[in-house]
Amino acid sequence: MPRLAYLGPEGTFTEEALRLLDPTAERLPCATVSAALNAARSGDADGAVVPLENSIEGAITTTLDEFAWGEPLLINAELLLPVQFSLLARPGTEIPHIKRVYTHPAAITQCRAYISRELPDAVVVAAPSTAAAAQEVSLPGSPYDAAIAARIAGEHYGLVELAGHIGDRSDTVTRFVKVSRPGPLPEATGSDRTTLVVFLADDHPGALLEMLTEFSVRGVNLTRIESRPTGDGIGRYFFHFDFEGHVADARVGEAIAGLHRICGEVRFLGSYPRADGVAPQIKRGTSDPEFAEAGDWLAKVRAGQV
Ligand SMILES: O=C(O)C(=O)Cc1ccccc1
Repeated sequence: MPRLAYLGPEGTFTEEALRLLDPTAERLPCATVSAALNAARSGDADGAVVPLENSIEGAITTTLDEFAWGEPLLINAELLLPVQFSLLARPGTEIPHIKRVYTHPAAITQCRAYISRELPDAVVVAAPSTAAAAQEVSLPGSPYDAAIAARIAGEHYGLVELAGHIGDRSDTVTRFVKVSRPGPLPEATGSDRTTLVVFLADDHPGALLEMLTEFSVRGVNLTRIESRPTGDGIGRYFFHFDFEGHVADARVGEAIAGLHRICGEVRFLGSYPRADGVAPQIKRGTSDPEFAEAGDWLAKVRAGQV
């Protein structure tokens, strides 16, 4: 039974994602995304489950930066989780009396309209996770009047639900990934995604276009691209890419080998089955048999046989 670290405590959305990704895993709650990833790196856990992006606010930058700068980890699974937020408080609390609200920053951005409409005078404070907020609010002397978290977190920490479904949109989805220390990759399924971090060798006109060309000419469809600051000054960025396909696919392998040739550093973050099961549309000339046939043809040309 694998032991998986996650952003805890009990009752986070990440825990829900972990249970869906691996119902039999032993769960190790951690206070932060970084602590969960460090548990996987050190061997305290066999892997970790962390949020990567959501459909409203985009990337969870702590996760992206950990993947880029921390000891290498490989993504081996992803999950898309619809999330619903509730306003939770100690029994007896009434909404007009709520002055301080505690929750995770991702919940703040996803419940903006509700907060400004129903809690216009409340101060909203960032918590390490939604469940950490619920746990804190449950303490009798807590400086916070309410938490925004999953309904189940309220049940777990003895809070009452003052309002449910308070997200600005009812169809918000968060994408979670499961990572482990580098090792054998999941096999290609025909519906896979690959994630990379790329650092430029040097800044020059067309550097981004050159990277994109490596994908474009091999018919590889991107599903996410982010630029993140390197920390070396304004205007210095590195890039995250998600794209369709598995590194075992010829077009994907050729594209990332091309990036390796022209960029400063390419960090491979994994090839893993897509949560939505969508298969890529393969452009003419970019299938594995077509790459193999072209390789055979080139070998004959080099051998003077054509
Ligand atoms: O704090 C949590 O419960 C998390 O798992 C992070 C998070 C917060 C808000 C939406 C999705 C994930």
